[in-house]
Amino acid sequence: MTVDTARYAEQGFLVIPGFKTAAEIAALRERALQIVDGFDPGEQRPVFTTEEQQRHVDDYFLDSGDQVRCFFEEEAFDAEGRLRVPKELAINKIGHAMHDLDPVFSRFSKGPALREVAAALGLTRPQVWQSMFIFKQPGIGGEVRWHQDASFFESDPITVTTFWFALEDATLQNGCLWAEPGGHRGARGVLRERFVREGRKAWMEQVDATPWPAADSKEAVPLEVEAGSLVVFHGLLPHYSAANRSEKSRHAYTLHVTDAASHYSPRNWLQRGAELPVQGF
Ligand SMILES: O=C(O)CCC(=O)C(=O)O
Ligand SMILES: [Fe+2]
Repeated sequence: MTVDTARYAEQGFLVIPGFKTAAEIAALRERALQIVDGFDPGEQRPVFTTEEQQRHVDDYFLDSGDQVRCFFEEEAFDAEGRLRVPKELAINKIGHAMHDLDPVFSRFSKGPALREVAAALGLTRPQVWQSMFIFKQPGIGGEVRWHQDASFFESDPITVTTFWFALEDATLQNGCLWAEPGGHRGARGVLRERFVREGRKAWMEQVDATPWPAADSKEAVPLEVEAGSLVVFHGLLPHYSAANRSEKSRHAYTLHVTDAASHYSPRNWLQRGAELPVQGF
């Protein structure tokens, strides 16, 4: 494998086709569906009518850093709060510690090939904070607005790097990633916002008013990639994905990784305790 580090430095991202085999992908997708199958929604419903219900939803998210939890698509519910589609077509994502807690996910998330990419990009002691299985469901897969992953995984210096695996072909139709080439450096490579947590509360803090790329502007490019591709990108790279209005899902899996040599902010929402220390590849 060749990792084009000069291109990465210039663009802020790299696409490595054929990084995962069809068999590896099939195993991960099958395991994800088993997790969804075993998921009992119970009280975890995004019904925004009372503060008490909202608090349940917030706690469910805030306590998910060392758990395996399912989160719904916002558009999965009707006005009465009932599911409009079967559960397996209603989940937005599974997060956030499958890479440490689930053997199938763990196998996919570690190994020499990932270590090689990480080392080439300067992550000498990688720390994998979070895993997400993203469904981008047919018809209702939600938009992910423009953001930088360093807003969620800040460190000094910023080292967070995203490993995004296409588990299905990602196209303009089913809501592929978009990125701003070079947007991680120079005048535009500034942290815009910071998601901070204090106790049971978390919120987005504005840091810098530099605008995101305008919709359909030349600054942004779609990353249409085939299943099996790895897209790896810099924590300051602005990226986005549109809602999926097509009949095809767009399954992807993503890992967020920092270097242990950088100081991980104690204000980040996701912290790991001694019960489940953060691990590498
Ligand atoms: O898959 C997507 O649509 C967005 C994922 C993302 O923002 C991330 O993995 O950091
Ligand atoms: Fe992101």
